[in-house]
Amino acid sequence: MVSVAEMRKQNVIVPEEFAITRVMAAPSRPGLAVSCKKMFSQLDIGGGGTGRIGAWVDSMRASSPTRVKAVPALAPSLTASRDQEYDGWVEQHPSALSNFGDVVAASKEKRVVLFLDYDGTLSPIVDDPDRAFMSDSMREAVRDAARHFPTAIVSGRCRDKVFSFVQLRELYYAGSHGMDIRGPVKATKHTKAKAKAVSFQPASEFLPMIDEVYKALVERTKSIQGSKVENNTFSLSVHFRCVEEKKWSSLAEQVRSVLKDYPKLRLTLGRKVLEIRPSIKWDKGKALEFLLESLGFAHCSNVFPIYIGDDCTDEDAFEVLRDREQGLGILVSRCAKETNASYSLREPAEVKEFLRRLVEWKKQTP
Ligand SMILES: O=P(O)(O)OC[C@H]1O[C@H](O[C@H]2O[C@H](CO)[C@@H](O)[C@H](O)[C@H]2O)[C@H](O)[C@@H](O)[C@@H]1O
Repeated sequence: MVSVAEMRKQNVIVPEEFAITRVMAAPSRPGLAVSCKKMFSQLDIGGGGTGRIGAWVDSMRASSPTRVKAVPALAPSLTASRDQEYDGWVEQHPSALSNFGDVVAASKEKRVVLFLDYDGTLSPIVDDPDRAFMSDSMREAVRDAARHFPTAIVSGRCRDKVFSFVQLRELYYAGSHGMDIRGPVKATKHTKAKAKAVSFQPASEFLPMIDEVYKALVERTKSIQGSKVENNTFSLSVHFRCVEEKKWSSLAEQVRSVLKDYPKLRLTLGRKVLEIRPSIKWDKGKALEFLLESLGFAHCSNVFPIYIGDDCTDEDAFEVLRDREQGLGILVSRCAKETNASYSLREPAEVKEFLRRLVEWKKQTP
């Protein structure tokens, strides 16, 4: 098999996820893919020096290899090996579409509740985070789903921003990785009258700190072309998707120089993004539990939560479902990944199809 380093040398496009697979395979589980385990996705802020920055850049590279120009002659072997690996992985994490009958059989006579991540799940990943729009057809699919099932969007984004993309008032929203939760503005027959009153912000004391760090990061990174700091209210994202790889260590150094003075913040890696958030015990998994409780399903055995997401931060929610032995997690991925999810879908288009089928099934099974 041609190595990623070899492909880079030869100017082959290294599909983002395939390249991660190769880099992460050794320290993770031999033969298996991208890992979202904390040892890889969480970066150590303490101390300093070139060693630490080198480790950060290694992690950034491992989770986000740079694409380079394609040499078609090499692409077939790359595709074949990736397909082989994916096929093996799908046996462990079956497609929720191909196995739709199993999914609905598992939920029989239970109340389905939907939890949907945004970026990479409802909208495709794009270079500019401000232009990650959701298609009208996806919006329609989510709207239809919400007519039949209580539905929540759970995102790393600021709640207002993700709402501006989704534009559906009948949903629950959990922004800033679950640290900013609000019930639907528009009631549906599936949301209780008191849903409007649902509101929870477990990290509000961190607001001034996050704002201060946002300003410092904008100032310190402004000379690094392509970088972008996004203020997600209770968390921050430092994007490096459009930063040249040779500048990643400068970016990492600037971020570290700001964060070293803020021991109450933690830093994790997402899809070509450094995510900064308060070190509190709250994540998308806790948000899922909070929302289930708000919906009146805290100790119910007849509820069937379905969580669909694509990123490391969604693993916390998959883990909660796995530990509760309730419902199911669906990972959106085109490649093999180490995950707590039990099912998979390849891309947002399949998520849309899954939601449509769920609605059709519900209409036929009152
Ligand atoms: O929890 P999510 O809804 O998946 O949000 C996670 C982060 O998503 C966004 O960044 C990612 O998508 C961008 C648009 O496609 C892409 O340019 C970027 O490289 C990705 O990391 C968002 O901008 C972040 O703030 C979220 O934390």
